[in-house]
Amino acid sequence: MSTEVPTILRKILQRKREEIASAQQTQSVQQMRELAEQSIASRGFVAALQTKLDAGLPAIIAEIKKASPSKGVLRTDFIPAEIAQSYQQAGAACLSVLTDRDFFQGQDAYLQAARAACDLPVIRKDFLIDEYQIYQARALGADAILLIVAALDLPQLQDFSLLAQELGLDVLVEVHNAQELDVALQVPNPMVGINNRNLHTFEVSLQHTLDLVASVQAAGRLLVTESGILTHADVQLMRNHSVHAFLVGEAFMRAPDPGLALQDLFFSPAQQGAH
Ligand SMILES: O=C(O)c1ccccc1NCC(=O)[C@H](O)[C@H](O)COP(=O)(O)O
Repeated sequence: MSTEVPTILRKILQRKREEIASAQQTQSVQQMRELAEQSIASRGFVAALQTKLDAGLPAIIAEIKKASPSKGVLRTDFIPAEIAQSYQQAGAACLSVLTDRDFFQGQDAYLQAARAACDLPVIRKDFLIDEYQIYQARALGADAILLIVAALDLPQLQDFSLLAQELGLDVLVEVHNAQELDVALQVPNPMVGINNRNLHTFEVSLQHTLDLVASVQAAGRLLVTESGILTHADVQLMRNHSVHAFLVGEAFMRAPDPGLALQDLFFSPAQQGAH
C-alpha cells in the first residue's frame, strides 16, 4: 500500500486518470487525434509573448479561473467571453483558461468561448498526464498546453513536448524549484514557467522566481513568473530582476472588471516605463 501523503496535486492527478479513462469510453485516442489534426489553426502563444517583450511591454498571460483549491470561488459573475474581451482591450498578450472541473470549476467550453471572443492565443490550464489530453487540447482550439514537471517524468515531458510541437501547440513547462528546473532544461522548449505556488502545500513565495531567474535566463529560455502576483510591488520586484512575462489569475478574477485590474496592475502611472 502507498504511504504517499494525498496532497492536492496527487488528488488532482488521481482524478485526471479517472477522467481520461472515462473520456476514452466516448472517444478513442485515435478519434481524438483526428479531431486535433482537423482543428482550427493555432495562434502562436510564444510569438504573442515575444512580440510584447520586443516592444518593451510586459507579456501578460491573463487567467480565466472561476475557483481554485487554495482560495475557493474567486468570481461569481463569470462570463469567459466577456472576461476575454476585457483582457484583450487591456493589453494582455495571451489567455490562460482553467478547464479542470472538479477542483477549479472549469469547463472545456470556457476555453472555446473565451478564444472565440477575442484574437488572443490561449493556453489550456489543466493537469496533463496523458497524450489523450494533448489531442483534446488541440481539438478544443487551444494554442498552448501546460506541462508540470512535478507531475511528469523526463521521458513523458520530452514525448509530450514533441507531440505538442507536432500538433502546433506551444508548451509552458512549469517548475517550482531548482531540481525541477534541471529537468525542465532537458526538454527542448522555449518557455519555462516558475510557479511561485507549491502545488502540494499551497504555500506561495515570489522568492521561487528570484532563486531561479538567473539559471533560466542563462539557458536562453523565456521565463514566465506564475502565481501570487497581486500588487504593484510584486510586479516591480519582478521587473527589478528582469522578469517581464507574468501569469496572473486571482488578482484579476476578484476585481469587478478584470481588464481594468490588469491595466491598473501593469499600466498605471506608478508602473509606466518600468520595462
Ligand atoms: O490556484 C491554486 O490554488 C492551485 C492549486 C493547486 C494547483 C494549481 C493551482 N493553481 C494553478 C495556477 O498555477 C494558477 O492558477 C496561476 O499560476 C495563477 O495564479 P494566481 O495569480 O495566484 O491566481
